[in-house]
Amino acid sequence: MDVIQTRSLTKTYDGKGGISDVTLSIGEGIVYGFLGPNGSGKSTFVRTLLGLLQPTSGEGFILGEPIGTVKSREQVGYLPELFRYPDWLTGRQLLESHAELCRIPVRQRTKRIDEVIELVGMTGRERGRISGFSKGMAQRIGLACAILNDPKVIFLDEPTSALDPIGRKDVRDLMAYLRDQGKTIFLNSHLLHEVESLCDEVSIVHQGEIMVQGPWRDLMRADPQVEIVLEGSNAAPFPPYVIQYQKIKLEGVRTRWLVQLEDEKDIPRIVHFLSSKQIGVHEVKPVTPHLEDVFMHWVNQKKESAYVDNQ
Ligand SMILES: Nc1ncnc2c1ncn2[C@@H]1O[C@H](COP(=O)(O)OP(=O)(O)OP(=O)(O)O)[C@@H](O)[C@H]1O
Repeated sequence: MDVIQTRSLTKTYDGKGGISDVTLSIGEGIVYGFLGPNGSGKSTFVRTLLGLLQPTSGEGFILGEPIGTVKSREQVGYLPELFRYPDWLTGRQLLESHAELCRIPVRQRTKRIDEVIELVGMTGRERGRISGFSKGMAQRIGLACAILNDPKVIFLDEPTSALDPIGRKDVRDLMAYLRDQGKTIFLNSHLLHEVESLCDEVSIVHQGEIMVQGPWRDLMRADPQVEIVLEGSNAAPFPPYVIQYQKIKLEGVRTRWLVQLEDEKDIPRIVHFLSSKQIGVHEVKPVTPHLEDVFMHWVNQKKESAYVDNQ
């Protein structure tokens, strides 16, 4: 069964902003990245899935239960982007109050609280007051609250944005651990480079619309690029199936080029073509694109199609 499923789910604010027409299916035990710049509709989507906002149209299900119902909410954990906990409580007291809200049986509470405190790396610091916590410590306690009821689905809205590099790595490790436990993690982020190593599947959102979605490995294959080192400093006679090329630098009697192809299959073809023109090929190195590149690729495609539509 899909863990999260939506059909044309839309939430706008008086017809503006928000997110429109999202159809997706998310399976078990993966990290799903919902990625896009600020204001692209990520938080609106998560809040709609959690039943905190009423959909404008469309429908959604969490583990088969319609969104907004108690049954669907019982199965989720949520770390909001901007959260404020009562800062006179200690970290431990906050977790105790959450345990009560989640109706964790009294006999199991201490053990479960100890477990999550350890998981988020707060052991020994949980008796301090939240008012004295750094942003990173507050984020860790927030994460502990989100996973306290051992949810099957965990929504994390920009979980690493307040953290230093060590904290970010800890959160990434925690997400990997939770995924290994079979949890599904729905992760909102605008920090593309932060999450690309972690996400199994992604949706890339821009201005309230999904531009592209799918397994991260498949999206990376869009417009493969290669670096090619060729003999000579003159403009190379690249074949017509090269979409773009650009001189990166002169390396003695050779030149390093960045070449964009339509298809990975064109890599051997281009080497063969250059050799047939008597041009020495000294190095061919596929360039692994980053999520940032994939994101820009789809944003540009969308801008181009909007331009054509407006003509
Ligand atoms: N309560 C609201 N009333 C009116 N418009 C809103 C409201 N909340 C969000 N919006 C608008 O909806 C759009 C999407 O906002 P949203 O906060 O969902 O984006 P986001 O991708 O989560 O952004 P960020 O990364 O900054 O949190 C924005 O244009 C925003 O101005």
